[in-house]
Order: sequence, then C-alpha cells, then structure tokens
Amino acid sequence: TGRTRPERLLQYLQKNGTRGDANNVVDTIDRFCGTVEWAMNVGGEKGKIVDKVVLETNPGTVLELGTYCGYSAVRMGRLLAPGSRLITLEMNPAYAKVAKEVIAFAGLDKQVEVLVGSTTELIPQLKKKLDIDTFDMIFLDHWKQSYLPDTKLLEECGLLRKGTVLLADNVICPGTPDYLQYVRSSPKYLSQHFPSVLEYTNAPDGLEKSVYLG
Ligand SMILES: O=C(NCCCOCn1ccc2cnccc21)c1cc(-c2ccc(F)cc2)cc(O)c1O
Ligand SMILES: [Mg+2]
Repeated sequence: TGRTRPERLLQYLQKNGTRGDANNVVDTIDRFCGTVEWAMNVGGEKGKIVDKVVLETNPGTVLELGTYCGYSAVRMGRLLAPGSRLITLEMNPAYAKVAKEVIAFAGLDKQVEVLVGSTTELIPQLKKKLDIDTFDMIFLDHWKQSYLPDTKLLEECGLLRKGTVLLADNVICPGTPDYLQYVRSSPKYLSQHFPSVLEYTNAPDGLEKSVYLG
C-alpha cells in the first residue's frame, strides 16, 4: 500500500527483515527487488565488487553521491571499521526519509549520515559542515551526467587526497561516457574497469575504480 516504490521497499523490509542485522537488510532488499519490484540499488552482483573494494581500501571516511533507499550506504557501512564515517548525499527528500529509516533499521545510524540537497550545493560545504578534511573513498551513484562535473568539483574543493578511491556505478548502463573518458585519460587518475550486470537483470553494466594520484 506504500504510495512510492521506496515506501513499498521499506515496508517489505520492516515486515521481512531483521532489525539491527545489516547483512540481512542487504539480502532482504535484494530479495524484494529480485522478486517483487525492480529498484535502482547497486544490487547483489555489483555489490560483491563494492564489498571487495571497500575491504581492500578500508576507508575511514566515505562520501556517497546518490543515497536512494540507502542500500549501498548499508552495504558499505556494514564493512567499515568502528569510528569510520559514511556521508551520503540525496537530493530527493522522500528518498532521503526512506533511506534514513533503512539505515536506522540496519543499526548503522551512528556511522552513516544522510544529507539532503544537491551535490553542487553540498560538496562546497562539506569541510565546514563535517569535521572531515579529505575522503578516503567516493561512491558515485547519482545523475550520470553529474559524475564528471562533480568529480572536478571534489578536486577543486580539496576533498580528494593522494590515493582516494573513486568507485562509480553504472558506467555502462545507463552509462557515463564523459566521466569514463576523463578518468581513463587524465594523468591524475589510475583507472580499472570491473564488468558486471545491471542490478537484478542480466544486462551488461560495470563499475569503474579510479585512484586519485594528486
Ligand atoms: O539514475 C540512476 N541513479 C541516479 C538517481 C537520481 O540521482 C539524483 N541525485 C541523487 C543525489 C543527488 C545529489 N545531487 C544531484 C542529483 C542527485 C540509476 C539508474 C539506473 C537505471 C538503469 C537502467 C534503466 F533502464 C533505468 C534506470 C540504474 C542505476 O543503478 C542508477 O543509479
Ligand atoms: Mg546506480
């Protein structure tokens, strides 16, 4: 009876999930999207690649662009060391409201903070707003045409440091051609492609991991 897909996803989680169990939250959302209703979470297949990159990077600070229902915030947050922080930006207030409830349901509301607003408005404010100088990892999952301008904005705002890992979703589907061209040709990045499939389908998609060289 939820009016929107995020609300139906949250209701399914509250009915079928285990409060305080982040692994169960990830699996329960994947089951909803695989059996009831598709939704644009990074999903289980690409999610396994995200897990690997997070575990290898072991970031103390993570910035996510594009929260949606909070699936990837929970997926990454569940792997962070105690004391680490994940900041996630969402411009749609209705999505942000659902995400905050999903994150709290998973028991990660201490590590994960949802900020409501656009990247162009929020990225320049992050140093002031948060007690964070630079980010160890960025997960890009918002408007595909915003990946490139927002990466340049992150550089300009001094939020990246030598070794910051940028991980971008959907670089094949829907696709982010200008971003890919930039990170693969710029001397400031070392890029690696991870082919996969679009969440809950067998359509080709992939993630791009790009290390900022400063
Ligand atoms: O569009 C997608 N995501 C973006 C949402 C809006 O984000 C807007 N947004 C969120 C914070 C934020 C901050 N500032 C500005 C805009 C900001 C997206 C789309 C698909 C997809 C693939 C195939 C299809 F047939 C249909 C859809 C898959 C994905 O995995 C995605 O991530
Ligand atoms: Mg995505």
